[in-house]
Amino acid sequence: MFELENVHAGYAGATVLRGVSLRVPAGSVVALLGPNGAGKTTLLRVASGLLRPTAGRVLVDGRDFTAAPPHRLVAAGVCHVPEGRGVFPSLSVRDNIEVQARPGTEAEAFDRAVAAFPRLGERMHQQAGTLSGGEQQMLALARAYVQRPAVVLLDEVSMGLAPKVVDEIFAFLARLAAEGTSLLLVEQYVARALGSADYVYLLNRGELAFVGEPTELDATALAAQYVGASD
Ligand SMILES: Nc1ncnc2c1ncn2[C@@H]1O[C@H](COP(=O)(O)OP(=O)(O)OP(=O)(O)O)[C@@H](O)[C@H]1O
Repeated sequence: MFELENVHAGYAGATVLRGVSLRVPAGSVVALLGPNGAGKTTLLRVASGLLRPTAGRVLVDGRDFTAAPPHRLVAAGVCHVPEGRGVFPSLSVRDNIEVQARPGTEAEAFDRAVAAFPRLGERMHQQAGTLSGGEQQMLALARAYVQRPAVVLLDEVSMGLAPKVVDEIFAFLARLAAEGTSLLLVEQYVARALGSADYVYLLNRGELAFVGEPTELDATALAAQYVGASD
């Protein structure tokens, strides 16, 4: 179980998150939705140890990681796939994957990544920065996947991608969830997120406006939270 408990966080005096509690039970998919500027990325940054909360706690299986640096959260099985993808643009596809692997398991990691996304196997010597947007996103996901994470934090993985590529990525996420990996999914495509999620958290102006199962979420109430959001 991954948990945020009554988290307050922000930047240089500007409070963004105000008392947010969130739980990602083992093996579940949680969608985090909300309009632009609601604080979704900020929440993922707290969850991954990139931003220390001013109050509240970050817990992994009941252990306190509030003050832990990102690598300790990674070691505890929490992987962050940031918005903008987080690949090393000047490294090859193969090197991008292999640097994520535990020493001695590089070849196995590469095989695992290629099994997940065969297209990466065809491009193993290509510099990551020259991949298409969709391929870079696949690489970013593969880099998390090879670490055999318990929880993956995903920030708008479908951003700017063609619908077919988004389908491929969501099919991969469904397989990942079926294998027992928990997902915390920040997603602009509300219907897709709701279709994959066991639980939904709706964030508005740094506070939770709804917590429940997707079927409990009233479409009208949801639309009222979003201004100009599309699906
Ligand atoms: N590094 C930063 N310094 C100062 N303010 C920031 C910083 N990053 C984000 N903010 C502000 O914090 C608020 C929440 O931003 P955040 O990126 O968490 O929202 P979001 O819900 O992910 O939005 P979007 O859907 O547009 O990506 C915004 O008002 C934003 O301008």
